Amino acid sequence: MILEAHDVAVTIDHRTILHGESVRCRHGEMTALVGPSDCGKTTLLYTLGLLLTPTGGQITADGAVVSATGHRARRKFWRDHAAVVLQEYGIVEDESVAFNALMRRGARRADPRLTAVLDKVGLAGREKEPASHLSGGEKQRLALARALYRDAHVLLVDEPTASLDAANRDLVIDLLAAIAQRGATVVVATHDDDLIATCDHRHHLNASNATAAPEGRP
Ligand SMILES: Nc1ncnc2c1ncn2[C@@H]1O[C@H](COP(=O)(O)OP(=O)(O)OP(=O)(O)O)[C@@H](O)[C@H]1O
Repeated sequence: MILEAHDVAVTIDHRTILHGESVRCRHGEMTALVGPSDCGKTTLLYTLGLLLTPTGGQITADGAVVSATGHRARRKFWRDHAAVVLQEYGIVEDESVAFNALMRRGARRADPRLTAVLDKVGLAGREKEPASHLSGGEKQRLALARALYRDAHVLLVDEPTASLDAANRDLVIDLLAAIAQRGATVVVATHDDDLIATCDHRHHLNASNATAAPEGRP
């Protein structure tokens, strides 16, 4: 899927967070949203993920406008494309590793796909463990296991390598690259130079977003 922002603006509480952002995120590629703190990387990621409605411009998926659709159409979009937006990993702490990977209970005793996916992210054999027992790096990998299991067409990730050690960072970067190579549209908001270097495409946000004056003021 080609997910695009066309001249997108976002204003929240009379404050302009984004103005005139356009980016094309292609399938089979990993796109980095890059720029200084507060320039709106997360805001653009959430807008691409239809979690925020742009106040100007539009979001299209394979050329069709998706940002102007209602709640039901958005849910259908996410279901059809198995898209995943990872916000703070989205881990349900009280539930097991298997639940978090599948996002449902009642996994069959032997699910070879789940086993293979957990093996890929270094969590093999830990299906029954509560997610609360995992470290930050393991939770991040578990969140990616969910995307791998769902065979997500679209994966939007905020700061996927923040606060990880070098080994975990490399693993997460390799996983994201592998998901993109498999044909998914992967978008990351990041400050990580190594991750940025791995991306196929870099979108630099308007630095002026970081200091944009409140709407209506000079
Ligand atoms: N829901 C909201 N309500 C009010 N202000 C918001 C909201 N979401 C974001 N902002 C503001 O928008 C600006 C951009 O935030 P955003 O998190 O998108 O930046 P960022 O580039 O991802 O920053 P960082 O690199 O530090 O994570 C910030 O000043 C933030 O306070």
